[in-house]
Formats: sequence, C-alpha cells, structure tokens
Amino acid sequence: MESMMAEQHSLLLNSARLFPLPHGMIFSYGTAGFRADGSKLLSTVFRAGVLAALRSLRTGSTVGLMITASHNPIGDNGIKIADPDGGMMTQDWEPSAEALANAPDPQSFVELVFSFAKEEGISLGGERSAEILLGRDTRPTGEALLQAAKQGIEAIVGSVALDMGVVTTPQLHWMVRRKNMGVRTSENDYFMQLSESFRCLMNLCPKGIETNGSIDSRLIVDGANGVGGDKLEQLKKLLLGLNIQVRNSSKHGQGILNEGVGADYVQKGRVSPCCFGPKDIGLRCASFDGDADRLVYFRISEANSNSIDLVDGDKILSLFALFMKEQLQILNKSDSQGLNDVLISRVGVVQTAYANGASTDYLKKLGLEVAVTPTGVKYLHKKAAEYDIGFYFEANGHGTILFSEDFLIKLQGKSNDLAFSNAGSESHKAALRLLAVSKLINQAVGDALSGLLLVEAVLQYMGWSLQNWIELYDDLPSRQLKVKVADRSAVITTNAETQVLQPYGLQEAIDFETGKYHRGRCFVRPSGTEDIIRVYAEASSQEAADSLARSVSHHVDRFLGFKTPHHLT
Ligand SMILES: CC(=O)N[C@H]1[C@@H](OP(=O)(O)O)O[C@H](CO)[C@@H](O)[C@@H]1O
Ligand SMILES: [Mg+2]
Repeated sequence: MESMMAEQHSLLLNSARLFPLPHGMIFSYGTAGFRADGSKLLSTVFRAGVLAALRSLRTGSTVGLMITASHNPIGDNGIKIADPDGGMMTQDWEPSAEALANAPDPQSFVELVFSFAKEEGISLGGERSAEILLGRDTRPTGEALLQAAKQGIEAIVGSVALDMGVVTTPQLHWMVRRKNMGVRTSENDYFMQLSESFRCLMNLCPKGIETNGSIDSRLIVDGANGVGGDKLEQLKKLLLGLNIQVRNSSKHGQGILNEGVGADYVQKGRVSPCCFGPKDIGLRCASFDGDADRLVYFRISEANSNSIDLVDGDKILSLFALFMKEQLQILNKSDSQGLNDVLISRVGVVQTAYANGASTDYLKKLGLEVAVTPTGVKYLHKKAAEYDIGFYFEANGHGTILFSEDFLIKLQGKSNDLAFSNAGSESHKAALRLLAVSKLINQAVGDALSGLLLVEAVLQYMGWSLQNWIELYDDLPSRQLKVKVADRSAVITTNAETQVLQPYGLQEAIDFETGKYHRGRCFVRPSGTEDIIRVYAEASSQEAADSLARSVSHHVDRFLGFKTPHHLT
C-alpha cells in the first residue's frame, strides 16, 4: 500500500514538473470553468485533468473534460469538467479546482492533491479506476491542451482518458451522461437519437399543416466558423423535411472562429454575421456559437441588411413553453366519458436577469412559474432540475428542457395505456410528442443542434412562419455594454446579480439613472468569462435603453475605472 502511494506521489510530482505555472497569472473557475489565453493554460489544463480523475474516483462514474472557450476569440481557450449526470461539475468543488490551478509549484500542488483526496475520502494509488471522456473544439491550441489534460489524468494511477475528438460541448456532456446510463455514446448514436426523435415529431404534426406552402423549409445556419457547422452538415444528411444551408462552418476554412460571426456576436450586437446579406432578406436564419451550445434565430431586416430582427433565447424558451403547455393540456383533456387520468406535473421556467422583461411577462401570462438565478448554466440547470418539466434559457441562446425521471416514467406509462385504449387519439399523440421532445432535447446541457431541431419541429407543428414567432411578444428595447475596469472583482452583487453591494454608492447611482426612464431596468455585474464589467439596460425605447446603459457605464467607470481614459464598447 505504501509503495503504491509512493509511486502515485512521484508520478504526480514528475508530471506536474512538466507543466509549470505561468508567471503572474491567477486562474479562477468562472461562469463556465477556466478561461484564458490558450498559450497560458497548459498547467491549468494538466491540473484540471488531475482533478477530473479525482472527480471520477470520488463519484465512481465517468466524468468529462471539455477544452473550449465557447464564443471567446480564437486565441483564448478554456477547460470545464462535466459531472456524471452530464451537467457542470458540482459547485462545491470549484474552490478546490481554483486552489489546485493556482498552487505555486509542483510540490505544493501534489500536497494539495493528497490532502484534498483525503478530505473527500478518495483512495489514491490505483485501487479504483477512473474514466474521463475528453473533447475539444476547433481552436488551434486545443490539441496541445488535450495532451496536457491526458497527462493530468494519467498522473492519477488507474485513470483512463478516452479522446472523443473534436466535438461540440453539448455532445461531450451528452456522451458523459449516456455513458453513466450504460447506453451507447458514440457520435453516431447522438446523430441517430436526434434525427429519429425529430422525425417522430414531424410525423406527429397535424395533417394539412405539413404541406402548408406558407412555411419556408429553407433555413440558413451560421456555424460561427466553429465545430457546430461541421456537425450540422453531418446531421442534416439524416433529416427529412428541412432544407438546411450551413455557412461559416470551420470545414469551409475561410473565416476565423467567432470573428464577426456566431450567436454571441449576433445577439449582443444585433447585427447579421459575416456571409449573410441582402440576398437573405426575409429568410429564416440561425446562429450557433463557437462550441455550439448556444442558438439564436434572426432575420435580415428589410430596411438595412446589416441589422436584424433577433429571436433570442427568451423567445426560443417561450416557443418551447407554449408548445409543451399545449401538449400537456391536450394530454390531460378528459375523453367523452371523463376517463382520462390527469398527469400531474410541476412545470417551471428559469431565467437570468438578462431575460427580456417582455418574455418574463409573456411566460407568466402563460401561467408558468418563473424563477430567476445568477448568470451561468450551472445555476439555471440546478434550479430547472427541481421541476417535472423545467425549462431554462439564457437570453444569449443557451438553454434546454429538463424532465424528471419520475415524470418520464409516468408519461411513458400513460402513453402505453393510451396506445392500448385510445391509439391515435389526440391525447396519445400529445404523449408521444412529449416523449419525443425528451429524447430530442439534450438533457445534459443546452445544445444548439438539438434546440434547432426542436424549434423547426414546433414551427412546423404550429404552422408558423418566422414572422408568427417574432410576433409572440414585442421585446423591450435593451442594450448591453462592457466596461474595462482596473479590478472587476471589486463589484459584489446580490439578488440574482440585480443589485450592487460594493462599491458602496454605485447602486444608488444606478437607481437614480434608472428612475429617469419609463420601464427602465438596469444592472451591472462582473463577467465570469471576460475581464470586464457588463452593463445591461432596458427601457421603453431603444434610445432610452442606449442612454441608460451609457450613463450607468460612465458611473461604473467613475467608480472603478482606470485613471487613464475609459474603454466602453
Ligand atoms: C451576458 C452573457 O451572455 N453572459 C454569458 C457569459 O458569462 P459572463 O459571466 O457574463 O461572461 O458566458 C457564459 C458562458 O458561456 C454564459 O453562461 C453567460 O450567459
Ligand atoms: Mg458556448
């Protein structure tokens, strides 16, 4: 036993020596894992590999490691750990992740690993084995970082790293979840599950609407010059009834990842991505981010081909909620003899403070419970998992629908009963649709590919054009700005990030400015992925929202900015 521990100790120490901490850097486990310039992340990724192996040992299950910096510039990279259920690593481990990432030298890193393992009751030395699925996006630093992650994993005796290759973030999370369910996990299985459940939903569209010529089957998708476009090219070969054209796919090799393209660019700037123009006016367009866990829709506006009508995550959420609520109602409608057992379900919606106020009003009017959490999927997902059907979406297009195990068992039971007693009835079809949605939509994390297919199936079911969807409600005009400050950690917020506690006086200034505008709402918070403070403002006109955001940005700059002229973007 002792010799096993000694072997483990020296393996870890020798490996850690290969990945020295870059001078002067501090790494924090932000909104979605560690992010930094890709060339500075070798030690962080190596250490995250070690941590992932510990997580796998602790849980006795497979975990995931994804190397991506999502919508950030191509030179950045990042790493995050997926827990056995496919969700984000438990927040309880984040402080240890940070401590390990910042241990000043190999010796202290190894000591930390051993003491953390002891605290968590993890036995080291190879008594138990760990398994970690690795994935990366298309960034040029990805390959070297993947090797560092492997070395971190292999520095824990008995651990195995399985390289899933270049995948979207949601694919990797999906694979981890499925692996722990003991079912097939290959990329092909992923494509098959999505295409089959999509086909099932399309087959359940009301007759007549399917052939309604008013719905244009054409859909143009911006792949952000990243991994999502390539995967969609593969998936679309299995899809019937959709005419998808992919632009800005990394395979085409023309553009730079996330530069002038992608869901973040489109949603934050409300502009069309590169390679979209006047020829696309009026067509249904969608955009993924660099690792394809975000999805927004848009339409090039008639008046100015650079500006767009945006359909953001809030409106995707609203479309899904409307559809699902209708299916539950149909399912629970009694037949003529009053024979239908009602399927009780707790349905809830989770948003962040960035959700457009008009969407929240709409969802509440639908009779849904709406909860608000801080920014970041880790918060939204956890809250949504409290419901039988929990919807969550960030305005930027990251979101999904979660079904509780218990509800799915009851739903399957009900569907089986109906197949026996009332096959082909509207209630039976509604049950089948709900089951198909639970298979199509990624239960691990928001997924642009599966989200896109669900949007398309729901529009088809409703017989809706993009215009019908846009008219679901009118967005309140809003504006987001970024302010560069000397130290973003000086801003401390509360109340789901809607109120500033520190620096003292800033909240009063925000309240004062907000009070000047009709339907004004404004908040500021430090980004967890970029070195900036984000300012969000909403008001009854675009000019008012712009002006509120600008004046609050100046207050942020006054309280926290550099002494040199400020930087507002
Ligand atoms: C306003 C905004 O879009 N914030 C994004 C962004 O986080 P920040 O902490 O705001 O930088 O990246 C996160 C990870 O992708 C995403 O979850 C979040 O919604
Ligand atoms: Mg992303």
